[in-house]
Amino acid sequence: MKVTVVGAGAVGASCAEYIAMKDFASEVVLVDIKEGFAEGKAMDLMQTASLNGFDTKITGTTGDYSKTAGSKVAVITSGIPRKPGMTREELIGINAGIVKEVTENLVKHSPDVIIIVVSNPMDTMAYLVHKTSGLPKERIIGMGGALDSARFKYRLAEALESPISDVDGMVIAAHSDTGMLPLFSKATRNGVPVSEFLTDEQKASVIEETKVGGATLTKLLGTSAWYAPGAAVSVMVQSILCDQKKMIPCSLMLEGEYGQNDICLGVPAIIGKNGVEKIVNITLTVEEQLKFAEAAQAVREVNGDLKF
Ligand SMILES: NC(=O)c1ccc[n+]([C@@H]2O[C@H](COP(=O)([O-])OP(=O)(O)OC[C@H]3O[C@@H](n4cnc5c(N)ncnc54)[C@H](O)[C@@H]3O)[C@@H](O)[C@H]2O)c1
Ligand SMILES: O=C(O)C[C@H](O)C(=O)O
Repeated sequence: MKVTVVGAGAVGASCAEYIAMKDFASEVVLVDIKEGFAEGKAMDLMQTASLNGFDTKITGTTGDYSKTAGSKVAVITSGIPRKPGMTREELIGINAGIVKEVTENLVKHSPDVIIIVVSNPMDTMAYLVHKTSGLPKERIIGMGGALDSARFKYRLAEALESPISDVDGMVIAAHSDTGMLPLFSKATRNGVPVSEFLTDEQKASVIEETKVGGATLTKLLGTSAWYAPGAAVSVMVQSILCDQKKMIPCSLMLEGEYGQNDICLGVPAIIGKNGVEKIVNITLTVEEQLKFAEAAQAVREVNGDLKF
């Protein structure tokens, strides 16, 4: 099955690389607006195929969407990343126009496509795709929670001094520095609540480090991260193409779930061959419910800046 990745920059190339390395897609088409860039990235990646042992065909195109026709999944990574000191929300002015135009092109050539939105501010960009694409809501999925949960597990393992494979945990709500909600109450080490091992001070530090995970990397790198974002996307694409039905926190259009309407926000969902197979309703503590509602309010304000 064919996967299109729009934006052959840091995140797009990383997505293509992880998808190819896992060898579950027949073809990955990279699209970029910069002349020759996607073609070059595709060629470079293809020259790793014999070294890394994959058969996925990677091709690149400068804006020719006819090459993306018949994609089962399309990943939108096109747009500008933030620089140190910026918030993701500040990217809306440039990225909204790019995401809208790219979505129109994708849907024109692949009307049955499932879109994964990565460009920031992601929850608002996912909302924009819902409002402008005409696709059913099950086929528009924002990527944030998969990445934020991986960062949460990294920070938990660090505090627990445990291998990451011992740890489980999930982050829901907004993909923003303030609106992320790491579900500490549900995080475990081999099934045992992590609260049994960590002090309140460690808990506060794990939560804060998780929430600013993207900003921390942006400060270190001078631009935002790409390896973990690419890996997170590849997990979502694999769950769709292989119909794995994994439960992954994703930014989805809510219609009453978690007390919210007409907003895209991170919630756990079963991801399979139809895209969103089911939104999973989990019990939140009163404090978590309040934080979820606060995050929704903040995202709603950013959505208010969109012009359709
Ligand atoms: N949701 C997440 O968890 C997450 C994680 C990482 C990055 N991001 C976001 O992903 C986006 C990309 O980040 P990056 O580091 O790859 O940036 P980048 O600058 O390395 O790559 C972006 C690419 O998009 C291309 N592009 C711009 N306009 C285009 C258009 N109209 N059509 C096709 N291609 C176009 C650019 O030429 C560039 O190659 C940013 O908005 C960033 O904030 C989101
Ligand atoms: O932090 C960013 O701006 C990019 C991305 O959303 C991330 O979390 O890595």
